[in-house]
Amino acid sequence: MAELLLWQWSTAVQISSAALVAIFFVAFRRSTGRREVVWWMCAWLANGLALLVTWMFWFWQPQGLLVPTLQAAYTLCKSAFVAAMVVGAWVFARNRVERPLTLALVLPPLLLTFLGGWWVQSIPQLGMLQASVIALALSSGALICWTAPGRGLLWLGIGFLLRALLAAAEFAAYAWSATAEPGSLPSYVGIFLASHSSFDTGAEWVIALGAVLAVSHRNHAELDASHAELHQAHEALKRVAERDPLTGIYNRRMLPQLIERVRQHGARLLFFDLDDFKAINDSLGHDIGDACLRRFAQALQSNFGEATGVVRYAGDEFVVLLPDTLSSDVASRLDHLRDDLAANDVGVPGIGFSVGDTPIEPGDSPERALLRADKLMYLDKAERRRVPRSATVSPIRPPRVEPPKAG
Ligand SMILES: Nc1nc2c(ncn2[C@@H]2O[C@H](COP(=O)(O)OP(=O)(O)OP(=O)(O)O)[C@@H](O)[C@H]2O)c(=O)[nH]1
Repeated sequence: MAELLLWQWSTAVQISSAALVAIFFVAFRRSTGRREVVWWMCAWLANGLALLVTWMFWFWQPQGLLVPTLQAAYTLCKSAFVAAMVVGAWVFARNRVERPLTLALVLPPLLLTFLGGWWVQSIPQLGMLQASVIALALSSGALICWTAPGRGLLWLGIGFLLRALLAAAEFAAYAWSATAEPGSLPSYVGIFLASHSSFDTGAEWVIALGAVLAVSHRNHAELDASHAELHQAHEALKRVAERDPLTGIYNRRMLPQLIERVRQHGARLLFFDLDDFKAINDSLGHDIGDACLRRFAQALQSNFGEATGVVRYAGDEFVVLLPDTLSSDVASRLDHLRDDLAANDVGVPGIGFSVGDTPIEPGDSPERALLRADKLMYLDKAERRRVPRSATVSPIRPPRVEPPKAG
């Protein structure tokens, strides 16, 4: 009598727990919107259905043909539960659905357990059939989880293994009770059989927890990946917005921001324009013209390396913003720059330039400072025009073309 009460109590625990988990999974599927969760949602609905059949056994006390019908329905639902749990883990681990293979794996065992449920003659036989299906299916489920890449399915695998071990113990207990002489079955076996549903409930909660953790792990991984992608896209966009594609230095759009940055502590603005650049383009071609622009930008960067900004303003015009702390030796830096650029470089002719140098006054607008520096640059250019170019810069000559090597 006490055993019957225990059996009814633990089965009631499992029924209410399975119903709650089934409701939870329906809500979980809706809130996450993940397709992979559909298998687990169906699994818990099937589990709920299996336990509903148990209720019918209690209240209905079926007779005749209804007995094998309900037995077969129970084994079918219970096997559908473990099959859907395992297939869900498999689909989740591989991140895709291989439908024909899934059906080939699931349908034959379902059919067999349905027929087996129809055929068995006693509760111990029914228990052995069901326990063996659960133990086999869930231990292979645990293997699937633990061999999946990453550790996202670790807890689901633990839940599967716990439930599989319980099923193996239930199989042994049912086998013992089926073969034991009347009255010789140890009482703890009877108590275990009466209460195993409560243990099953605990293991099933671990399975449910494992499924939730798997989804949350995957959501995190996907969020991280999309965050990294966004960060890369943001960096690329920032580069396009801030940098000049030919030389890699800041473009004109950044100038107001850079001026704003340096002017609080006082700074100078140097406006550069290449001399006779059009002639380089016209005589040597635009590729060499481009190489000259790159060479000039590099020379500015290496000569004014500490400067807050080296900017390509337009065509062959460049701006350097130099904090006051570094501007004491502007003249010697400019001389050094001229020396650097005067000689031919590999395939690139010597480059001359004019420059306007002006302090950025407090309260100066960027436009006013630029205008002043531009005017000073033109004065410098006019001055330099009076000096023959060949006196300061190597004559423009086409780059030397190496003869092809023999062989
Ligand atoms: N190769 C190349 N040429 C460019 C680029 N942007 C502008 N230019 C050329 O740069 C030249 C600028 O010429 P200007 O500044 O008008 O004249 P300049 O020959 O330098 O003469 P001065 O400034 O008076 O010394 C034009 O021929 C433009 O076509 C570019 O990205 N690449």
